[in-house]
Amino acid sequence: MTALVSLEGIARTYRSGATAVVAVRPLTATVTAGDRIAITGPSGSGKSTLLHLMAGLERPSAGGVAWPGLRTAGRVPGPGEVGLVFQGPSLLPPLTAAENVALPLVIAGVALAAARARAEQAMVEVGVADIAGQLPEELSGGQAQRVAIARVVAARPRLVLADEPTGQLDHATGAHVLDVLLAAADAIDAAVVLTTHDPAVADRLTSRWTMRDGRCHLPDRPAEGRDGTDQGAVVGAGRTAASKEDLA
Ligand SMILES: Nc1ncnc2c1ncn2[C@@H]1O[C@H](COP(=O)(O)OP(=O)(O)OP(=O)(O)O)[C@@H](O)[C@H]1O
Repeated sequence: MTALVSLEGIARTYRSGATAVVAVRPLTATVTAGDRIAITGPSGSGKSTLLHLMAGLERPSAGGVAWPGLRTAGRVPGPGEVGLVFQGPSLLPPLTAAENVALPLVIAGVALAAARARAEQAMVEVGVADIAGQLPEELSGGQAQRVAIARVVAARPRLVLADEPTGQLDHATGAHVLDVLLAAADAIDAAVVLTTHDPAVADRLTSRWTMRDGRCHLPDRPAEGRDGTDQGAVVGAGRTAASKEDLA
């Protein structure tokens, strides 16, 4: 199966003068269609950096990242190919929820009327149509995250990357937002990779990558995929799925 993201020996070191922080140590791995991956690990272990490398938001200091299964294959993917959900507020304050959902489509060249229609449909699908006219400051944290998910859904990406999407929400609200995110990904047939500290969140995904001091341990993949095709082994790491203790 074609990889949506292919990481070939990628590493990321931040340098400031004589100081170097190794955020991600060399990693070779793939994300393929249908994947539901939780990247877990302690604070500072490199989760966000790895997600940013997958999104093309950061360049690796070594190795290469490619998106062979996406239309943009060699280039950094846009919102129609990779959807991003962040931990904190990501909606533009002067725009209504619906305008926030439509904006990336307009920027991508979709005509205004069509962008509005797609935004409206996405908000219905995600269950936030009733707050379409509200400003971000009028929304709860959970509502704002659901609008951010609608913004992703409207673009219909093949891959959703979410950085601690429930990190600022209470447990019940976070669980609901995760339900919405996973259902939305199912509906648009997108793979999901998210970072989380929360074992309950990680348990909801089918695969767990565990980070410690920049090193990412991958679970062993079965040779046969869900649809019977050979997904190939993931090269470059570790051991089978981590235990909850690894999340401490
Ligand atoms: N822009 C940057 N400049 C310098 N150092 C950075 C930068 N971004 C991250 N780091 C460092 O890289 C390491 C990994 O950071 P990263 O944010 O990826 O970890 P994390 O596991 O996502 O942490 P958290 O769970 O707290 O968000 C940390 O030591 C961090 O201080």
